[in-house]
Amino acid sequence: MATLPSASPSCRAHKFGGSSLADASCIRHVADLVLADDAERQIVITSAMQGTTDALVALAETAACGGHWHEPLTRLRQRHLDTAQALLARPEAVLAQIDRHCDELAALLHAVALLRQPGRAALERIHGMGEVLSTLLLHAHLRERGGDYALLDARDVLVVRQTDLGALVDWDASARLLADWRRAHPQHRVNITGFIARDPDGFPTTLGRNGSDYSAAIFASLFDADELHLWSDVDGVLSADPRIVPEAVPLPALSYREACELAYFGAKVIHPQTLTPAIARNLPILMRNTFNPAFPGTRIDADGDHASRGPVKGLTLCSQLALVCLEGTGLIGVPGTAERVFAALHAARISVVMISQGSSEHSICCVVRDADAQAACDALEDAFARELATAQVQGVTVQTGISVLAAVGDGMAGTPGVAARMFEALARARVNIRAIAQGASERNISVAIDSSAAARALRAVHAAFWLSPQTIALAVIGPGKVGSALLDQLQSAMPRLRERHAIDLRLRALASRNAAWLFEHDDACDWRARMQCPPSAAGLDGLAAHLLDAHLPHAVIIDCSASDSVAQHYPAWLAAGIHVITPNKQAGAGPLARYQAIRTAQAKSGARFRYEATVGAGLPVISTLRDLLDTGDTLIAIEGILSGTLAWLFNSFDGQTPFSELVRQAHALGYTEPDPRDDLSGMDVARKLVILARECGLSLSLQDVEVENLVPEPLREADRDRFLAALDTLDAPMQARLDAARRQGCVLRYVARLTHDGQASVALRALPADHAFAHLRLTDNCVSFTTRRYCDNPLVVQGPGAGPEVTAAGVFSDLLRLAGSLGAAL
Ligand SMILES: NC(=O)C1=CN([C@@H]2O[C@H](COP(=O)(O)OP(=O)(O)OC[C@H]3O[C@@H](n4cnc5c(N)ncnc54)[C@H](O)[C@@H]3O)[C@@H](O)[C@H]2O)C=CC1
Ligand SMILES: N[C@@H](CC=O)C(=O)O
Repeated sequence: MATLPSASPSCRAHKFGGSSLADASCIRHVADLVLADDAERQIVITSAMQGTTDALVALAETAACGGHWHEPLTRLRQRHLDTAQALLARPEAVLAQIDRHCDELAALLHAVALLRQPGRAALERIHGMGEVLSTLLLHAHLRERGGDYALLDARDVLVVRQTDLGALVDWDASARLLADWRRAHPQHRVNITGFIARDPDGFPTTLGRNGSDYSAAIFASLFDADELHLWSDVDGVLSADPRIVPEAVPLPALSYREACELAYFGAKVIHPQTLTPAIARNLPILMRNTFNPAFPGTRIDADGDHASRGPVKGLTLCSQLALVCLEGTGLIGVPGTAERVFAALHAARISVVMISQGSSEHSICCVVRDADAQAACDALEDAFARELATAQVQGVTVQTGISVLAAVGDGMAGTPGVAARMFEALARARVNIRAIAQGASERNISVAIDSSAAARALRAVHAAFWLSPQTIALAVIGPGKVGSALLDQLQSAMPRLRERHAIDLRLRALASRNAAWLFEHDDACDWRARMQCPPSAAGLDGLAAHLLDAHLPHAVIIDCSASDSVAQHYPAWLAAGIHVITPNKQAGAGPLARYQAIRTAQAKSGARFRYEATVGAGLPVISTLRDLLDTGDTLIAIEGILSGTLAWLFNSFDGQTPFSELVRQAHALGYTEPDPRDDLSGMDVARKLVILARECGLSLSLQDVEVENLVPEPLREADRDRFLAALDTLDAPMQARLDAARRQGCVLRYVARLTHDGQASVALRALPADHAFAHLRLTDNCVSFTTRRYCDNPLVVQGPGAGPEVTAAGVFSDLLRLAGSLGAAL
């Protein structure tokens, strides 16, 4: 057995759940674990074999409504007989006992079938038979392996009284009966049936559903154990439901209070009742995995884990709830309203999950189970009938399809900003909060939200508290030169981003001009292989819907096309909360109305639009300008070399190699736009100037820019292939421009200029050989900002301004900045 958390305590209690006792080999494994435990004394409490209690409940229901219970009972009997045969070397005595118990069960079911209205005592006797059988099997097996174990039927000693609050233990009576039993059974090791007990009159009863943990805590207390180990098939308590958050992590330690908060909402962590006897005796509980005993699991004690990373330990999500709201001007300042609300709900036997009331007292709302929603509404309408009739109360409303998400942790108490972080994460994940509750203990913040957003909300908040990485659903449009380079960069960076920065990028879709691919399994990014699969019929709208469907908290579309038709979708995507990142200049420099629609959609939804690579590729041109303006500087002028292609062409053009040949090379190197005329016409540079002008708040459009077009007139409207075939018609005019410049001791550079009053021009200019723009290299862009602060000596951003790799890196930086703003650890 793996090392146990404390060295040889004098008494250790173990409780095994049904999954640990599913069949003979599981029971053998359980025996290995307890026989290897070196505690001086030991008690072992067992649940029924997996599925047995459900089967017994179904048997009783079937018998009560006159159905066929014989066959299912035979199956249940046979399962236990087969397990005994497989488990024991000498099974005869146990087989006989199983038969005896199953005969008793048959007699009880027969009586239930006759009476049709079974009494509670008969039902509880039937429901508790699973523990009797499983404990018998484990006990016999342990004895065969030499363990000196006594067998205790909990119904002989454990006395409980059924109350509204569940089964309450009569500790004195139980301790007396146990002391009598122990005189006859002096062994240091005891097998005990979980879940079952007796009532004060000596009739069999149970501790309620999932009551075996409770009986384990009770017996640990009665036997004065030092530790209670609760064994199941999971690695202790997880930070969230792993079916929704696969990245949920096991928690090493919890305080009793945290465990109570997490236990609530049926997180299947631990039944809250279990904690009552443990808290009373300061008994540590260890939640462990029978099938992974080397893993330490979760320790629950008075201290919890002081050294834990953050204020929030875990999250719970409870669904199938409804929000019931009573609203009325007549409620304001009237004492007793809350009392009447809860008295009415109590009378209707409705449990209230969450309560919220604003300080105006104008409305009071509470969350109840979905199934109770109508009854709750009726009860409140009855209770406030008079006020409704006189319009002092305006109405009782019910909203079904509600979930409650709760963040839990001792560290939340007294820590400012926890609620802010939770609400911010929800806002970023586009989740609307319907109601909020936090008690004065500050250990639990609960929010009621629409169930349709519940999974996204849980993931977003889980990531926001560093319990798991920030998960981002990605779609890349345009896997051309820049898009491919970006996808390769993403693919190789993903593991590092996950491990070092807790960013989990999920490639969910790809689209090229004619096809789209939507992915379901999104944890890897082998995008080339994925594009070999048949494409989907979805268009760009389908692609966006697929991203939003993923229940991942954040969705990003990266548009690496040069297409205006793709840019037309941006306002709708941003309005839907999808972040957009692009090197495509069509949106930034397109029609002003669309640009404004993008800004409006962005402002409304909070989604981000990032486009740093549209100007200067990977250079920080736009962010530099933004920083200048945001810190209060005023623009006087921008002058620059804004085209990597034109920079490279005029840096390389010395008259030796024809200009057309250089254009072909620039195209092959990936510097040009998909159609190199966009560069040669000056339009690409003009677009960049418009983007910069709009960044400064100027309402500039392309037609406002004075543009010198280098493409000869006849080729401007030709199709792209004809243009490329006729490129050498550029050679003579460009050679003439070069010769003329040289005669004046100048060099040729394509220069963009913008002044604060919106004068904008782009043109090929002859500049003196000592001009700063004359000394650039390769594709270098150079942007010079003259501002009120930088007026004598402008601020200059310079460096490579074209090429797939650097552009992709610029886009990638935008993505990382976005992830940072979403809360990733960058
Ligand atoms: N190459 C560079 O150095 C830089 C490029 N950019 C911008 O990056 C973008 C991409 O440039 P490249 O990769 O060089 O071009 P590319 O022609 O190699 O790739 C464009 C991709 O977009 C796809 N596409 C075109 N129309 C589409 C549509 N309607 N729907 C879906 N996909 C569509 C094409 O199939 C292709 O895969 C352009 O907007 C360009 O202005 C920005 C800065 C520098
Ligand atoms: N073709 C463009 C690419 C970057 O926007 C350029 O050459 O600058």
